[in-house]
Amino acid sequence: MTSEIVIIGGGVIGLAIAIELKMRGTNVTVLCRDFQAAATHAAAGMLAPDAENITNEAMRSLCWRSRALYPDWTTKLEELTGLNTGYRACGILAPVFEEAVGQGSREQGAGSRGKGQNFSPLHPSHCPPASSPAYWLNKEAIHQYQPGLGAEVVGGWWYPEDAQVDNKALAHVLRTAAECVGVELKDGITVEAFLQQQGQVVGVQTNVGIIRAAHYVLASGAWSNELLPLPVRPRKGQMLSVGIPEFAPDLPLKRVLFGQNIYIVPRRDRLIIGATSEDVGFTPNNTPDGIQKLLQAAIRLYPQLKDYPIQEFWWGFRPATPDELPILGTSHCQNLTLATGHYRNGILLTPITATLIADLILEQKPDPLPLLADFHYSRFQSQPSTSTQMLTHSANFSNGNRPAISSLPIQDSPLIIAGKTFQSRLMTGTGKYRSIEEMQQSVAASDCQIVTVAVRRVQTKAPGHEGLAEALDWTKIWMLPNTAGCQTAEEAIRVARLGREMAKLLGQEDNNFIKLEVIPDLKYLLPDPIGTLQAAEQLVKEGFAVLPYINADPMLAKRLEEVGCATVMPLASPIGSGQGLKTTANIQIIIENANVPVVVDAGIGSPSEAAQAMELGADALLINSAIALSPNPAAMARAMNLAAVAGRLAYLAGRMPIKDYASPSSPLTGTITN
Ligand SMILES: Cc1cc2nc3c(=O)[nH]c(=O)nc-3n(C[C@H](O)[C@H](O)[C@H](O)COP(=O)(O)OP(=O)(O)OC[C@H]3O[C@@H](n4cnc5c(N)ncnc54)[C@H](O)[C@@H]3O)c2cc1C
Ligand SMILES: CC(=O)[C@@H](O)[C@H](O)COP(=O)(O)O
Repeated sequence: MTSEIVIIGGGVIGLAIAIELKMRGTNVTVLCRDFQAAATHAAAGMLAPDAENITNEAMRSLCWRSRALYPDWTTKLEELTGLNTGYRACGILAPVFEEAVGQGSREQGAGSRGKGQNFSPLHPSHCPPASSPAYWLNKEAIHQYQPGLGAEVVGGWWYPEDAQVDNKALAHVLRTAAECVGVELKDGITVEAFLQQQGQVVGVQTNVGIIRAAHYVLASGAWSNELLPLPVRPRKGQMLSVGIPEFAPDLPLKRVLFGQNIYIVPRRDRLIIGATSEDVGFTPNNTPDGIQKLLQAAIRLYPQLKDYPIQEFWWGFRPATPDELPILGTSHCQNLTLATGHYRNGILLTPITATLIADLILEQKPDPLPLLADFHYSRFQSQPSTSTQMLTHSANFSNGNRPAISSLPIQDSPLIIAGKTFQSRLMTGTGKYRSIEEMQQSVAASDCQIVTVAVRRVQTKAPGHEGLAEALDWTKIWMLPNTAGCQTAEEAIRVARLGREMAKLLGQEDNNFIKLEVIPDLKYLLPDPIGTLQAAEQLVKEGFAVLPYINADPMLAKRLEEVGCATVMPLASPIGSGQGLKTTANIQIIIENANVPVVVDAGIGSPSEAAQAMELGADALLINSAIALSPNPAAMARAMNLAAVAGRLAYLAGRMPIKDYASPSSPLTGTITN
């Protein structure tokens, strides 16, 4: 199947972008694992930039813009589908149980802070921005304005411009609208990996095969980290609803109540009560503790609901980022756009996200205001990356009279593995060093950004692996846990899971990389191709970026790529043998056919062999023994670094043709004769 644009994820964000793109004349397909299993359905539907007290200026501005789009946007969707979204400009009331110092005496009754007025924040937790109106209501005013509030409420803020939408209804309307305008919706499709080649996504690997498009949008919410190493993590929220009984006055609650760690959202016939905020991964289910806390807080805020019939419990996973801002805009691949990480405000941010992302993709009108700049994924990268840059990493010849590489007329793109960008093309290991200090010096001298670590040896504190975790600065070096010592697929899968935890423990929360080694043969250390393929398949399903160590077998390399591996790592010769490149012909075939980076791993014994592998067109090298076993490991590490850069440069520059006969270097014509 080929579509112009494929969107991964069918929550509000994916669907709204799809409709926007389709309405502007593009063919769009939405691939979704499960339309129902989405934060979209679990949310409360508050459109609450003011009540949420958003402090980041760019985010506040984005939220206001989106809130302002809501009336027209929902009207258009409703006209298109004949369905109701439940959008209500009902305002949000934020009662408080304790008055901040000075608040009561300064604020008498309801009073506007007015646009642009300089207001000192008396109650910082609810201090809204200057350009969205907010009113302080004292005790008398708030109880009059909203009868039925708990007796302990001493006042509160009224945010008239905040609103709500029935998020479940909105999801239904969006799906219907998408169908009406001709978006192709595919439920039950799990995208397992992006297939990347030279800075482009060339397809997505799914449970039903490879699907290709000209452009891709990642909108897979809390699950985004399964596909790219983005720091998006699930933040669980539990919710419940109570019915509004017949004896209660019609819609007793006219506006959303937004308390501390609790909110109550009135719908036509029920009250939505939410929400917990739990860092428990994708742990499912409601818990007695969660529900009890919600009910207690809700009853304190609005006591009469204690007699309302409980209707439903549910939970969902907010897509949270470390700074709680979304990830929007371009990615490391030219044809992949990111729209994820909307955390607590994805329903609110849906219309503006759809508009800006469609502008970005179709009009290549990047963000004139700019609205997207603050939400670019690169804010999480320690080293800024660009899609194309000079080959400047490491080898710096500028000390002598030689030119710096950056001044050469040659362009290179960085090494990208599973969406993560690296400037260095040399990976090293940690084994076989005579001391931890030698290892540290060598890693530093190699200037590598990826270091592989044998999970089992760290776990068992094998010689040379004690204190390893502390020996390297994991804020600068990307850990590549490996499954060395595993003889079967099952063992490797188990150790890979431990490896992921190990990386997390060392602060690499979003590290899902695993170097897969399944090696039953202890004499030649040759990997088991079948076990490797089986383990790779499973690990890819579990969201790992799998880097499999293999014999240089082109067919196996292809199969591993097809199941979604992030690289292939063919051996040059047996691990630790230092025999150099013995598999050149097969590595050449692998390189020719690969759509993922090819990392030549194992057996390289000298810098000339490292350079030779890079000259073939390998994307990177993994070298351990040749460095660790050199009498001067740090110097050898540096030499390997230079060799990797030299080989890469030579590959990019292009080799001269080989000729059968000599050809004089000095021209024969125009020579001086006596
Ligand atoms: C309890 C709770 C309350 C909330 N309340 C509010 C609120 O009041 N106001 C507000 O603005 N926001 C609220 N939110 C946040 C809001 O729900 C989210 O920010 C928003 O739904 C994110 O939308 P999304 O489309 O990015 O992700 P989702 O809605 O989670 O959709 C992602 C979709 O991608 C699919 N998917 C994932 N991985 C893959 C894959 N590999 N292949 C194919 N498909 C895949 C999933 O199956 C899912 O259908 C709340 C969230 C929760 C959990
Ligand atoms: C450390 C590691 O992962 C090795 O198994 C890897 O294959 C490197 O091989 P050499 O030690 O031969 O460089």
